[in-house]
Amino acid sequence: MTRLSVNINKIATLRNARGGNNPDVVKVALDCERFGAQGITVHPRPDERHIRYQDVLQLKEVVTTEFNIEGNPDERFIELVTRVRPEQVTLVPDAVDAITSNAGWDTVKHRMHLTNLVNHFQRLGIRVSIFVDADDAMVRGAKETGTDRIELYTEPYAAHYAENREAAIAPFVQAAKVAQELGLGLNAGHDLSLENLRYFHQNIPGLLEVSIGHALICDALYFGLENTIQLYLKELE
Ligand SMILES: CC(=O)[C@@H](O)[C@H](O)COP(=O)(O)O
Ligand SMILES: NCC(=O)COP(=O)(O)O
Repeated sequence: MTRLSVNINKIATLRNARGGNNPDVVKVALDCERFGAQGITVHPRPDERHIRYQDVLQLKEVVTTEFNIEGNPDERFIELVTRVRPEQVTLVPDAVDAITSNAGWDTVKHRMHLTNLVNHFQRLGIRVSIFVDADDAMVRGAKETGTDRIELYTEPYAAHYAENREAAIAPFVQAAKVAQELGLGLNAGHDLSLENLRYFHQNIPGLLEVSIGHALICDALYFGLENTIQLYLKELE
């Protein structure tokens, strides 16, 4: 079974545009769960342009499905995750000025750093996932860190889906097979959408979780949040 974790960053972006509490990210998280989402993902960034560190503390009190905190493991992020103890932390190598995540880790170059982080979070009982490109060497490098899972960075798949979906998915199938051989759990995310999700799900062996934000929240403008979550869940059947 592949779980759907809804990334609610974009709800916070909308809220922050006016400075009040509309929409209320805590209420939206609870509604996502009520509408069938099997997890809630947040990706706090140092400038707090969408999800704020305070939101993460409040969400922890109410989220009853899997809570997944993604982000660049700088000092403040490590402190936050250590305090909140979500079910899963996803380590993402974001540049400080990145508009959004745009690459996976070089797990060979950063092996020691990642290994220390994995040990730290696992000791607290937090499942660790490492964000990687669909590249055999990076998947193998991730295994060396002791991580529980990897999250495949799916933007290249999404970007090339329309022109040639077989070619677009090929490196992801290969990376998923390597992860399976190595006994690594497999998540995926970035730019997954109603257009490209079903094909990804049908072709990727052992896909445990997808985290989806941008496209899902955009679709909710047209279909409503409840219908949209149902539509995404149908793609994962
Ligand atoms: C790791 C990943 O692919 C997503 O979490 C994405 O980076 C969301 O972050 P933004 O909402 O800031 O784009
Ligand atoms: N890990 C990916 C994620 O949480 C959402 O990415 P996107 O759907 O906003 O591109």
